[in-house]
Amino acid sequence: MIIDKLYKEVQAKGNVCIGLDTHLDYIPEDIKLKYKDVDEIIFRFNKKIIDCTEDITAIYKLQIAYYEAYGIKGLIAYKKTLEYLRSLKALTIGDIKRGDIQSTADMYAKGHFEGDFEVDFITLNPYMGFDSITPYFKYLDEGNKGIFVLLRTSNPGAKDIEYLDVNGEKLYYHIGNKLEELGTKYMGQFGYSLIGGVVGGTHTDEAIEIRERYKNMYFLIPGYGAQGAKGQDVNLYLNNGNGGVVNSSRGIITAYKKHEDGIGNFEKYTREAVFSMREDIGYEK
Ligand SMILES: O=c1ccn([C@@H]2O[C@H](COP(=O)(O)O)[C@@H](O)[C@H]2O)c(=O)[nH]1
Repeated sequence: MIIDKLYKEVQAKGNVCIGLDTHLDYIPEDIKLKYKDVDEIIFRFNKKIIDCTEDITAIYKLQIAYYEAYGIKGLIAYKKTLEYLRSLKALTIGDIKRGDIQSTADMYAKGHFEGDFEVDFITLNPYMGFDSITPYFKYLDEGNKGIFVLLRTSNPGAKDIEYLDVNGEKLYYHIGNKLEELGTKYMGQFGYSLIGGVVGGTHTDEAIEIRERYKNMYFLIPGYGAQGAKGQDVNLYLNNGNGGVVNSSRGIITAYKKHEDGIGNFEKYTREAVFSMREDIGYEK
C-alpha cells in the first residue's frame, strides 16, 4: 500500500516533505537565462531541488496553484516534474484541495490519479460533505493512492470555520471522527490508513488530543518554517517519529537566497536546510 511506502520512506529518510511551490521570483537568474520557456525554467529549477534532496526527503508536494498561475506552460512544468519524480520512484502529493459534487469529483479523481497529472496522494477539502470525498475511494481500493483531507489548517483563518462549535465539539473533530471510521477499510501494515488528514503545525493547542484520537490517520503537517511552526510543534503530531510528514516549501526552495554566495552553492544550502529541518523535528538516523 502507498501509505506503507510513505511510512518506510520516513523511517529511512526523515519526515521532510519538500513543497515545490515554484514562483518565478524564487528561481536564480542563471536558470532563467539558460532556458527560454517558462515550463523548462520551472522544471529545471525543480529538478535541481529534487536532485540534491531526493536521498533525504520522504515525499514532494506540488501546490498546483503555482503551476496554474503560469497557464498551459505552468501545467506542462507540473507534468514534467511529476514524471521526473516518478522516474526516480519518489512519492508525490498533488496539493489540489478539491471538493465538489460526485460527478465532478469523479473527474478530479481521474485527472489527478491517472494521466498527465498522476500523483500518489492528493489533498481534499471536505467542507461540501462526505459525498465529495467518497468518489476518490475507488482509487484507494487498489491500495496505490491515498488522500489527505483538510482537518485543521495552518492559516490564522482556520478558526473562522474549522473551530466552530457543533454539538459541543469543534467542527474539525466531526470531520476527523468520520475520516478515522472510513479509514478502517484502508489500513496498511504499519497501522495507518490511506485516508490521512492535514493538520497545521502552527496551532498546537490540541495537537496531542488529535494525535491520540486519530491513531489510524497519517498526517500531512504544513506550516513549518515560513509560517512559523518549529520542530517541537510539529513533533506533537507524530508517533515515535513517524505517522506524519512535515511540509516546508519556501523554507527549503528559497534557502539559497539567505546566503550571499547562495547561487554558487545552491545544492549545499538546499541540503543544509533539509538536514537542519530533519534535526529540528527530531529525526534520528
Ligand atoms: O493548512 C494548510 C494546508 C496547506 N498548506 C500548503 O502548504 C504549503 C506551505 O508553504 P510554506 O511556504 O512552507 O509556508 C503551501 O503549498 C500551502 O498551500 C498550508 O500552508 N496550510
